[in-house]
Amino acid sequence: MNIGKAISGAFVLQSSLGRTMAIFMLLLLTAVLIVSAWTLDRSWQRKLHDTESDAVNLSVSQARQAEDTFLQTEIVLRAMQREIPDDGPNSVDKSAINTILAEMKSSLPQLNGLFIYDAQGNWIAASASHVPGAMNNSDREYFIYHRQNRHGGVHIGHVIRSRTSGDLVIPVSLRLNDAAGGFTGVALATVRVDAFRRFYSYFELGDGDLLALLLDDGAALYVRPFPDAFINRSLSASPLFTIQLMRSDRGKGAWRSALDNKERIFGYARSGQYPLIVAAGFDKSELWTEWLHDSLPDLVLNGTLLLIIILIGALVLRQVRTNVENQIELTALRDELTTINQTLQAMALLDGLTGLANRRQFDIFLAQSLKQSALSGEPMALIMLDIDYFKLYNDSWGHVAGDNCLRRVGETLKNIPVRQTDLIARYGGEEFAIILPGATLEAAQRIAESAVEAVRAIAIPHPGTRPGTVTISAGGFALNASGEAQEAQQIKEGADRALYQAKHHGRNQAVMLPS
Ligand SMILES: Nc1nc2c(ncn2[C@@H]2O[C@H](COP(=O)(O)OP(=O)(O)OP(=O)(O)O)[C@@H](O)[C@H]2O)c(=O)[nH]1
Repeated sequence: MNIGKAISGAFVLQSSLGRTMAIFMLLLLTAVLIVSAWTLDRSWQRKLHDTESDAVNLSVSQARQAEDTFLQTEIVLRAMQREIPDDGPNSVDKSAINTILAEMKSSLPQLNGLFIYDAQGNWIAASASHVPGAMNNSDREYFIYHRQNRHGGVHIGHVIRSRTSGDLVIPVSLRLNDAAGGFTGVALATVRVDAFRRFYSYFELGDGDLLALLLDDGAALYVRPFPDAFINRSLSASPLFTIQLMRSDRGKGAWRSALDNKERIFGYARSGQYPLIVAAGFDKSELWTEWLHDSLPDLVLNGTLLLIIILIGALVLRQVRTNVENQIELTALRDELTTINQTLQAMALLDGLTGLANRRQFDIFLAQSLKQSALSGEPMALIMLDIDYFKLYNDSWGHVAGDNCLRRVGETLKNIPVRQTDLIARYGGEEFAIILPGATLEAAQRIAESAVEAVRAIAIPHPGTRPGTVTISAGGFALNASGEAQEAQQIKEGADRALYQAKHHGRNQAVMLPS
């Protein structure tokens, strides 16, 4: 039974029920895993897609906002341009123009200041109440640009620090020409970087999310949430300029930011009117954390489902295992009982000393033989055999020798030639019997004599007999049974009488009595 327990685990999987259950559970588990993974992946892809759309929308709206800001500035610059006479800014009424510039500036909160320079870069007018004297801006990039370029469009330059306020400003400028198109100076409007800083702070963005206003040469005019040190940094090497803007003026994508190497989902838009680009980027790791947080109920639900399946699987397999163990134990128990039964049956029907049929079997067999004789109409015979002077043998050699003698006589009787249907039994004590179904008295006589002869032939020494060896006497009786109840008694008594006669006539012989 212990062996059964040890092998039952393996047997569970080998048994068809155990195998089917294990495969079913495995398939179920795999299916739930696949469905869960697919659902979660879809939800993540949807999140990415929504974020891309948000980024594009944000960048487009901010590009439009930037355009509006610079358009308002350009309108002011054009108005300033109109205030300058053909021969150049040097001939204007400085106090009048200063007032006009101050009024213009006050109408646009994003402006830091408005300025007019002559062809040498000298300050002619400004919106500020205090204009530092003898200032020259001919070193500024926008001034050099307009002196060298004849076109009449607005120029937006890199961020500079204002010489009047000290603030970071974006210079927006126009060239001033005389009637022949010659360079007479520059009209400048400076837009506060703070205007964008404040405006971009209105949006609810994550700490790692980015909103950038860029010039089309890649220079950063302002990038939220980066500090001022990032202003004017060139992003021309980033995928936005090297790949995305080459393909289209607005779009989306994911790449590592050139500013901090963080992966973001970007949307971008180029202004159609000014050399400006706006990019909005959402931090992918923040998105992931947010998505995980949102998907937590789903994850917990899927995890619980998986756990329940594993638990049910384990319980079912355990039940199958218990059943198989029980089956093994029952089979072993049944085999054990069968063996015990067989042993008990043998013990009940066999004589322990000689191994011949015992008295019980003799009685059963005799009754069956009589029934058979009554049915078939054939005769049957019974021979009783008895060892001669066995008391004397025991007295002479002792009971242990007596038992050995009985064993040897029994062995000898087993070997006499009888039919398979005959039964040789130890009747009791030193008496034996042979039941011969279908045998006549003559046939019984032959068998009885061969038994007497066989025992004589083994020549076991015996001090009390005439030949000096163990002999037996045999008495036989035959009848045609009719099914009467007393016929068993009758045939035994007949054989007994014949045996008595054999003893009486000198032993060591067989006597048959007719019925
Ligand atoms: N050793 C041994 N002796 C047994 C056994 N069964 C019976 N005997 C003995 O067999 C003897 C039978 O003796 P009796 O019935 O007087 O007959 P006998 O001495 O054989 O004399 P006759 O039968 O007249 O030849 C008794 O002494 C029994 O004790 C047995 O199983 N073992």
